Amino acid sequence: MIITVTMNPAIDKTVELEQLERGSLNRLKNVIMDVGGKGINVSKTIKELGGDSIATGFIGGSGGSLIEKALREQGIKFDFVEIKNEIRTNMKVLESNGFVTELNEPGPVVSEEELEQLTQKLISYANENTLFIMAGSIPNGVSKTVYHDLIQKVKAKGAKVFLDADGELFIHSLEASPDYIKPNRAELEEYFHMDYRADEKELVKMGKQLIEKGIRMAAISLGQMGALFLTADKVIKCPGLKVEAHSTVGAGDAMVAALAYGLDQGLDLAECSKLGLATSAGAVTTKGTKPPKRELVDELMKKVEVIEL
Ligand SMILES: Nc1ncnc2c1ncn2[C@@H]1O[C@H](COP(=O)(O)OP(=O)(O)O)[C@@H](O)[C@H]1O
Ligand SMILES: O=P(O)(O)OC[C@H]1O[C@](O)(COP(=O)(O)O)[C@@H](O)[C@@H]1O
Repeated sequence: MIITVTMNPAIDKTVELEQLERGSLNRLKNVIMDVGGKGINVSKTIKELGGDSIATGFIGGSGGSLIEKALREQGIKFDFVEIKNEIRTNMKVLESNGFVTELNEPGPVVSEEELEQLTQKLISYANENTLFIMAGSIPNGVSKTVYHDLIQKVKAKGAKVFLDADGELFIHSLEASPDYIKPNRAELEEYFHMDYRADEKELVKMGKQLIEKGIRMAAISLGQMGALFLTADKVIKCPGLKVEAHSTVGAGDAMVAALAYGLDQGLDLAECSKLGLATSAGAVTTKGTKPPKRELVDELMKKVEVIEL
């Protein structure tokens, strides 16, 4: 069973306008609302691919009720810890030239008791057949070592963990050896303190260094350039697909979802890579943070090139 963990869920508000003028009145052309946060997006995409997951994490206030309503309507199972405070709204500003400016709120304050409730919930789900997706930022009042601590606890019960986090969260979590990771180029370069754009050889070298830390599979996503997928004995490159882009927000989550679904189904690295690339490219064609339809993913999969390096 796949369990997604969203510690900092959000209502994603995508606003469209011609061009953003800083310091002026901007009138919007269109507004789209989606329920989001990384783990929740992963659950939405897994459902669209034909799989099942349980969405967990924190939920609170009227935004929380909206998320539960949307998940119920989409037939996605959920089991959140209800917190006292209201969850956040994240603004995605989409300009007609394709520029996306993301304004993500920090999130509510979560108490120690609420965190303990979530910890116990995750431990109760953990066994050899569980794959946890721990994804996204964490709310206020929670330590940056939280994923590290949770990974250790659920791995002790035989579960596997797919981690998608950045900055300090990523650094601490790696010390607990998550099984699967999906850093994007910027996250990887930041982790390795690179102050210039790494070339393919350097990206592969950095990916291999992460694998040596005990990670089973590392996907390095490169935006429109595609992605690299590494295990201890294979490196695969999939060049990006040319698609009509509407919003790149949610593309990373779509890749995580497809990889997790593929791994859970026992697909090999090449098949997982193909599914990951097609699903993420499909996500770019949808408005807001909606997942792509399975039929589109199947069409795109025919176009994915798998190159062994
Ligand atoms: N403009 C684009 N055109 C085609 N595919 C894209 C585009 N942007 C992202 N993707 C796909 O989505 C994946 C994840 O995007 P990326 O921007 O690297 O991740 P994140 O959203 O986590 O920063 C990429 O590896 C690629 O397959
Ligand atoms: O928890 P964070 O890091 O603020 O990210 C949350 C945001 O990321 C998203 O999940 C999209 O992420 P990706 O573009 O990386 O797929 C949004 O839906 C959400 O607003």
